[in-house]
Amino acid sequence: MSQPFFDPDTYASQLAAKRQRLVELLAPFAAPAPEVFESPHEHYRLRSEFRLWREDGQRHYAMFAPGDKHTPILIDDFPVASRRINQLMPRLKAAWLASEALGFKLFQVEFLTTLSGDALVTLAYHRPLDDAWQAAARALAEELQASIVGRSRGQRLVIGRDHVLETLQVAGRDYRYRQPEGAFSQPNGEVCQKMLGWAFDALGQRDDDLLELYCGNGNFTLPLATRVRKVLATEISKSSVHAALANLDDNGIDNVTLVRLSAEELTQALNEVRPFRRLAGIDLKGFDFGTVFVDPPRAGMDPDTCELTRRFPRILYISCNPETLARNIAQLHDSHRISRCALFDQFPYTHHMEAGVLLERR
Ligand SMILES: C[S@@+](CC[C@H](N)C(=O)[O-])C[C@H]1O[C@@H](n2cnc3c(N)ncnc32)[C@H](O)[C@@H]1O
Repeated sequence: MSQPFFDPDTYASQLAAKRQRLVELLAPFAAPAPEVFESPHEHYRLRSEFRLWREDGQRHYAMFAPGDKHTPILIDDFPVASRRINQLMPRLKAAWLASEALGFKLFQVEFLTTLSGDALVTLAYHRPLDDAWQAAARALAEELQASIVGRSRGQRLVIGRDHVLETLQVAGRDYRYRQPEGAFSQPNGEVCQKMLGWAFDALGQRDDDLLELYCGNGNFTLPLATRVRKVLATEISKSSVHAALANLDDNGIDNVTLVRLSAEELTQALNEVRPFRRLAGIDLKGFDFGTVFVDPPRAGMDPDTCELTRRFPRILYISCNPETLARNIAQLHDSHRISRCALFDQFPYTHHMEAGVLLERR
């Protein structure tokens, strides 16, 4: 079955093309040559989402090419996804084919797995979930050794945990993470580990403080906190903030103040435009920020947040969209120069790329 997403023979050339594209995008800013971090060539995606598509009287896993919602690509196995996802796929399909309670009006399936072998399956339905579903889902969770989340309009039932457990190693230390269902987590675990190592190294050992925006579940926060005196970390998503607080606690990291604030709100708070109840009891003036670390969504930093980062001597920036990265660097270029730059092949065989830059005040 043809899958447009995957061709290991092209791995080296697709990576070389991305490197070239990044070099060209950053050339106006006199960037140094990028450090390049490869992905495993297959089984690198820790999460996958499939629609179900009926054909020959059966429902199959299906995906769609971007921009075409009408021509499904039916999937039997999915070599870009983790081995655990590939093991779960046929067993889950057998279960929904065999069980009316599980299969009735099921229209979407998501898998979330970890390098450490944990798994969570989200089943989405066009009908309310009842006791029969719960009993069948409990048996299935036991059989698959995975958590199951059932979703329907206004309903979310959790069998097992509502998150997966991951362990990532940075500079010889293991960090344990919970990654909640439905919230952001890095899709390529091996490359994520390389990004953490690069950011840890680029930050260096500091005797001042770190400001972090877009901290998610604390993915970078945990290792970076061990490099500085203290951290102020912010994030917009409630479930990510809850996970990050638990992750800090689980790893015994106690020098981080975490606040649920959007980047825009934090900018207003630091510029003293307006007070925030969520910042009550936090002495913003007590921080001596030497570095700001940002890992924004694809849209990059808005102009005001970007302007805020300018006031710090060092800006460590991880980006999943080189176009918005270049736009933000263009704004900062007169005050900061790029001293390090990296390409992380988080999304092999796609045009997406992840990059890192360290900007230092001129
Ligand atoms: C690319 S993810 C990075 C998360 C984290 N650094 C990691 O490695 O998992 C971007 C994060 O920004 C958060 N986010 C999106 N828009 C935001 C905003 N306007 N202000 C603050 N955080 C935002 C998302 O919830 C998400 O957790």
